[in-house]
Formats: sequence, C-alpha cells, structure tokens
Amino acid sequence: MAAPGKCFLVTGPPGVGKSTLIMRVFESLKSSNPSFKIQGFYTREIRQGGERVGFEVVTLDGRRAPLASTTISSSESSRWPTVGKYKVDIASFESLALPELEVKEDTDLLIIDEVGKMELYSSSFFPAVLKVLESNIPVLASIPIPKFGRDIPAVARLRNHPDASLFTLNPSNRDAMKEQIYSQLVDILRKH
Ligand SMILES: Nc1ncnc2c1ncn2[C@@H]1O[C@H](COP(=O)(O)OP(=O)(O)OP(=O)(O)O)[C@@H](O)[C@H]1O
Repeated sequence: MAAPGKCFLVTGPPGVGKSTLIMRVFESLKSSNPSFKIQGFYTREIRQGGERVGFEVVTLDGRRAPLASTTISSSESSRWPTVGKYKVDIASFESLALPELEVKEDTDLLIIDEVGKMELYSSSFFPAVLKVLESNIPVLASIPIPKFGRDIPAVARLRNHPDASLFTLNPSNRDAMKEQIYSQLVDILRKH
C-alpha cells in the first residue's frame, strides 16, 4: 500500500487551471532534479480554425494519440461512445495511456491528467489507476468536479481513497496550490 497522502488529486471547474498546475509542477520537479523519473499523460484540446474539434492524449515525453473528436465519422466510429458532441476513440486512448500507467522499477511519479468521463469509457483505465495507487508510487492526477450534482462513481472512489489529498482550485488559490503540491512532492521524491 502507498503511504498516506501519496495521491495528489487536483480538481475544480473546467478551465480553472488543473492542467496548467500539473504541467508547472512537472516542469519544476524536472528542473529541480532532471534525474527524477516521471511518467504519465495529459489531455489537450485539438483546435481547427479557432474551434475545438476534439481532444488528444499526450505523454510527458511527447507521444500523442487521439482521444475524442467531432470530425471522425467512419463505420467504426458509429459504435464509439459519445461525450457531448465528441466521439471517444477508446482503442486509441488505451494504446497510449495504458502502457504509460505501467509502473517501472525506477518510476518516481505518475501523472494522470485526467481521470475523466472520456478516459473512463476504457474499462481497463480505472483498474490501471488503482494498480498504480496500490504500488508505492506517488501520483499527481486531475479529476472533474461533479456535474449537475452527479459524480462519476470511479472519480468518487478516487476522491475517497485513503491515500488521496484533494486540492480544489479557484483562480485565487491556484498559484499557491501549485507551490504547495510542488514542495510536498519534491520532498517525497527526494526520499523515494
Ligand atoms: N495559474 C494560472 N495563471 C494564469 N493563467 C492560467 C493559470 N492556470 C490556467 N491558466 C489559463 O487558463 C486556461 C485554462 O487552463 P487549463 O487548461 O489548465 O484548465 P483546466 O482546469 O485543466 O481545464 P479543463 O477542465 O478544460 O481541462 C488556459 O488558457 C491557461 O493558460
């Protein structure tokens, strides 16, 4: 079992700065010690002509794969689940994200941005996240806030996990939260 508090969960409304915080913490950790072995992925928008047409998943070392799109309409994609106007390409997500969640002997930190509705359409994703939590590896992840009062069961489970510390962002506290998370993580990683 991971030591208490080794799972740092960042949450808050859409656009509040969860991904920005996670990437800033990642960059600060890497510049404090380039030999820290940090792996994981983040999700970013795909824009065309100023319009959001989908999302892609990007590993911390820069490999990319489509996650969801408004523009794909093949016979295959007609069976894909939808989130709003986006069709979720589960196979593409899994091909990149699942190997990234495999903890290696020298892994210091796992970054997962985010554990959200699209990602959770993969039935293998949440078990892989729980497996990371069961290892002794610190985790920095983002989770959505409940929408219209409805919580995603896997997200609720993560939030209530005994190893989880929750950081709820707003525009006034996000820079201070970044410093707080960074200083706690750098301490843990130095001892790891
Ligand atoms: N600390 C900050 N200072 C200034 N601008 C910020 C900060 N954090 C985020 N932003 C800006 O706010 C916008 C949204 O940030 P970001 O994508 O990190 O939010 P998010 O919470 O991850 O969004 P989503 O829920 O849609 O994934 C970006 O344009 C980003 O540059």
